[in-house]
Amino acid sequence: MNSYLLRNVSVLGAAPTDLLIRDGVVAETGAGLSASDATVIDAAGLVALPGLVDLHTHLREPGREDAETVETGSRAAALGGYTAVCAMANTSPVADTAGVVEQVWRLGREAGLVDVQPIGAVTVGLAGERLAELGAMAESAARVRIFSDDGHCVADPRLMRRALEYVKAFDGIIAQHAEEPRLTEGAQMHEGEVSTRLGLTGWPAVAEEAIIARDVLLAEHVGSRLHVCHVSTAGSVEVLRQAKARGVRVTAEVTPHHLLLTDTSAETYDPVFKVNPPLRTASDIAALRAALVDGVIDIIATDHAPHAVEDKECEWAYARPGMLGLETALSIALDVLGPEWDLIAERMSRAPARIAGLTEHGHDPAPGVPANLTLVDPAARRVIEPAELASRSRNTPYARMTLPGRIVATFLRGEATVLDGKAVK
Ligand SMILES: NC(=O)N[C@@H](CC(=O)O)C(=O)O
Repeated sequence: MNSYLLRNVSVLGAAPTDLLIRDGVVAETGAGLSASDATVIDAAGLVALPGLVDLHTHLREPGREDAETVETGSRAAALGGYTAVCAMANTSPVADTAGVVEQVWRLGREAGLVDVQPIGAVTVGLAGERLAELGAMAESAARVRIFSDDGHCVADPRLMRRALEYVKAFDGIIAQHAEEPRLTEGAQMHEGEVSTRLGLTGWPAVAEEAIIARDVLLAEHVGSRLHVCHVSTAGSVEVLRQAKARGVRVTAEVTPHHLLLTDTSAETYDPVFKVNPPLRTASDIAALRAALVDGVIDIIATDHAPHAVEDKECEWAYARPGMLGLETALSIALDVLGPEWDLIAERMSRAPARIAGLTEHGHDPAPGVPANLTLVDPAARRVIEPAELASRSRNTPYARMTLPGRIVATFLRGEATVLDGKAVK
């Protein structure tokens, strides 16, 4: 195994120190360390964070390897500072059996760039009719703990209740894509003043809020763990705030794009801005940012949703929803939150690792912890060039924007996956 000596690194913004990575762990920290066998990295001005953990990544394999593979998505993740990602189940075939989740898990191990933790489908084929083999997926080599039909809502309340009851036995989580389907039929963007002006069918905020309200009551009734995917409205924040105050076991995520972009992006008719749930309004963004700071929203998750060119560069109504996220998430967090390193570490690493039960991840770099960490240059600014992204797809909404921060290096169990801002393999 390789050893690395980081010279003058700032751990979460603290005074510079040296940090030695050896045998897969952080071996030592302190001033003036020496290690003749180690590769020395001048980390002056760089900040070390626990490796980021993404609870919501679409890797597209099996089935749409033209849009992303486990390997290309893993590389994009490592370049974004991630050491673990949870892979959503809406692949083809759907990850609704032990066989498919084990395949994804094995592909992640082979790529060896981040830990890939598969999420299992809640219902067979994401069809919302029958529960998938949740127990078999939990007992498989992939040890699935989070189940989600993401891309689709588990709309049937009886099925949702049974899913929550089922996973309680092994402290599993149901991660809900909150979208009341009858309220979003034909929807193209956020329902509001802009959709009216553009003549596009609206996706009302209440379609999300109504499902979250129902699900927190179901989770409370059953005593199970609920996670709410990509929260996008101020009203959802209020429902979550009340549920958490009552002690409901609910956690919630917000995406980088819902913290930054508004429905006015649709005025360009550029489908790169089409996403589910849709981009909302400036007042929603303000509520989401405040909830991220006060903890009503637990984590930032990317909802990295790669799509092939033909699925995005077409008429708005025919384009698939979704945008890339892994390679830009930390920059957006820095832009939105500022250099609040402890908050960033909590929302992008420790809390998602805790929720997903990824015990090797989410530890602040300190002697004895697994060396899953990332090095950020907070002073760097970079222009996002879609062609330069490691993802196999190009659908970033930040094309040609200048964003703060750059990932200089990422380490997975002590081995570099990224060095000098480039993927090692
Ligand atoms: N978030 C998205 O806009 N797209 C997701 C699934 C989904 O949530 O619709 C995808 O898989 O592409």
